[in-house]
Amino acid sequence: MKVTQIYLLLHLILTTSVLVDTLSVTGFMSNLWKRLSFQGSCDSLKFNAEGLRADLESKLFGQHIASPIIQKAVTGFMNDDNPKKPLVLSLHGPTGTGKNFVSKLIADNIYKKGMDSNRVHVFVSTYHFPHPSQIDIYKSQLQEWIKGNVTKCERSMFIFDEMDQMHPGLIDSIMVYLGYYHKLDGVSYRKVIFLFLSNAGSKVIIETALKFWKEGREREAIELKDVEKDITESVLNNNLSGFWHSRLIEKSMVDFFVPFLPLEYGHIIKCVMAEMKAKGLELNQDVAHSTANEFIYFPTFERVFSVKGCKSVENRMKFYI
Ligand SMILES: Nc1ncnc2c1ncn2[C@@H]1O[C@H](COP(=O)(O)OP(=O)(O)OP(=O)(O)O)[C@@H](O)[C@H]1O
Repeated sequence: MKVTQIYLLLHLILTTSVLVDTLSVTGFMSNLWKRLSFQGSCDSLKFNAEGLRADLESKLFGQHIASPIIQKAVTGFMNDDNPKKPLVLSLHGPTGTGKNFVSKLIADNIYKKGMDSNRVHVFVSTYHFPHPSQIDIYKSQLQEWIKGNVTKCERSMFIFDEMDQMHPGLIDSIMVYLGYYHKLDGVSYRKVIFLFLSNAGSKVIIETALKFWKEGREREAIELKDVEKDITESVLNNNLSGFWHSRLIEKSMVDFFVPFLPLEYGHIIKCVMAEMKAKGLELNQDVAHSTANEFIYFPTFERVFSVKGCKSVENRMKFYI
């Protein structure tokens, strides 16, 4: 069967909602139909500004630039009953530095059910490689998905993970919802939060962190202005990035580009301790050090920054408990 035929067949099946629950392999589209068909009311909101501040301060390690930006941006937005545009945050940084984790902290402090709320929607770009002949179908499905969910619950949150891998056509189809429109086709998107997560710009962020370290300067001396311009430039100049082709950045639809710095040995220790606490285990510094030592760091000799941040702490820790 040709690829085009497979796509057409998939589309046909997907429009038959009876079969939707069996189609986990087609993630987004089945999710789309499930989401659009959820019955009943929107899950409750419980915005907790103090909770968000405390979580960012105590649970997110090593992100002194990201933490206050996210706290102020989300708090200001949630306390505004009449925002002029949706809140659009683009989180950038190397793997395992807390971009998904922070999305969870935001959801936990806005929605009673956190990430399980029917107001929270996740789109993982790498799961969706539309065939060129199907791009228009995907675009309208994506738009329907956003529109349907926002029509049901206006205080919704959309998380687009691996944004740098997203098809530029799909990015453009989201763009329309990010601007200063009062209403589009009868629907207001002004109370929606869009989070874009990506590794785009990581090189610049890592180079800056390395530069400060080599110069013997404190990590905390790195400021947003040291990386912000370079992040947007590197994202725009990267041929492989979906951002590059889209007009998302040019049109200033993104409210904040939020850098996530590479994590150091001390942060990995904190991640292990947090994991022990979450599992109800007795806190054990020896286990934390043994686990942190297992990680790969760069530069190779000095071992300053963890290559994978705090990723797989949980699995590695198991060897020592
Ligand atoms: N800065 C951090 N503070 C506390 N915990 C962290 C931090 N970074 C990562 N973690 C821990 O590591 C896990 C993996 O991190 P996370 O999924 O947030 O990485 P990411 O930045 O989204 O990576 P990727 O770019 O690969 O998607 C988190 O669930 C969390 O437990």
